[in-house]
Amino acid sequence: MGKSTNITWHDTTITKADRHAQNGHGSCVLWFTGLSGSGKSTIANAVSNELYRQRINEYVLDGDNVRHGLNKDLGFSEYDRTENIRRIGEVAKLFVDSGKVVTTAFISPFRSDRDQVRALFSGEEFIEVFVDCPLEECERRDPKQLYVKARRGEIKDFTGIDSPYEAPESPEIAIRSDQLSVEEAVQHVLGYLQDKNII
Ligand SMILES: Nc1ncnc2c1ncn2[C@@H]1O[C@H](COP(=O)(O)OS(=O)(=O)O)[C@@H](OP(=O)(O)O)[C@H]1O
Ligand SMILES: Nc1ncnc2c1ncn2[C@@H]1O[C@H](COP(=O)(O)OP(=O)(O)O)[C@@H](O)[C@H]1O
Repeated sequence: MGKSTNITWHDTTITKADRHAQNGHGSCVLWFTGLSGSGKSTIANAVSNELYRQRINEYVLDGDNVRHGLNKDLGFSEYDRTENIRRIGEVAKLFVDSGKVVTTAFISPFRSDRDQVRALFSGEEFIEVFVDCPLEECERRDPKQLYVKARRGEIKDFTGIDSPYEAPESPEIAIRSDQLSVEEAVQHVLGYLQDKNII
């Protein structure tokens, strides 16, 4: 239950369907999830670049960036991660309502949090993209040198080290980022959107 009372939902004159008709494509959220260093940001950005090139309305919501603003009051406790994902889910819903193909790149380690976000959307609007990469490979890449710090005990509650990651059980898309190139991953995601007639 929310805290606000005496509030009324206002339907807008221009609907999501109107925006789809004007854009000439549908809208959805591509919800990338995976360990730090698995390639969520890299692939989400590459997908967005290709969508932009094809003149499709797109937007990227990235974990590090959102934590600089909207969610700067949140850390990495279980409670804070759940609230982080809840807020991003609501923001993504607004973007989908605005007619965009939105890509999100958050670890989103808990299955129940991702399922709560899924429940905000209808039909095929929520597309879970599991960026599947073994922990050893993420640690080898360590693009931000965070695993090194986590192993030294300088970062607590680090996903995959001393905080859990619950892999998706039936994601719409799974990408082995240690086996596919970024370009191959992009083609895989774009192919899915085309098959579903979203773009
Ligand atoms: N303790 C801990 N665990 C995991 N990640 C950490 C932590 N501390 C900082 N970082 C950096 O924050 C990025 C993850 O933020 P997210 O908002 O995606 O995390 S979560 O979905 O709320 O779990 C993550 O970004 P990515 O590496 O892009 O995944 C890290 O750069
Ligand atoms: N096939 C691949 N897909 C995605 N990233 C890859 C791949 N191969 C190597 N990388 C590298 O792995 C790193 C992934 O980092 P990043 O995209 O920030 O991951 P995340 O957002 O999941 O933390 C980048 O340095 C990227 O260049």
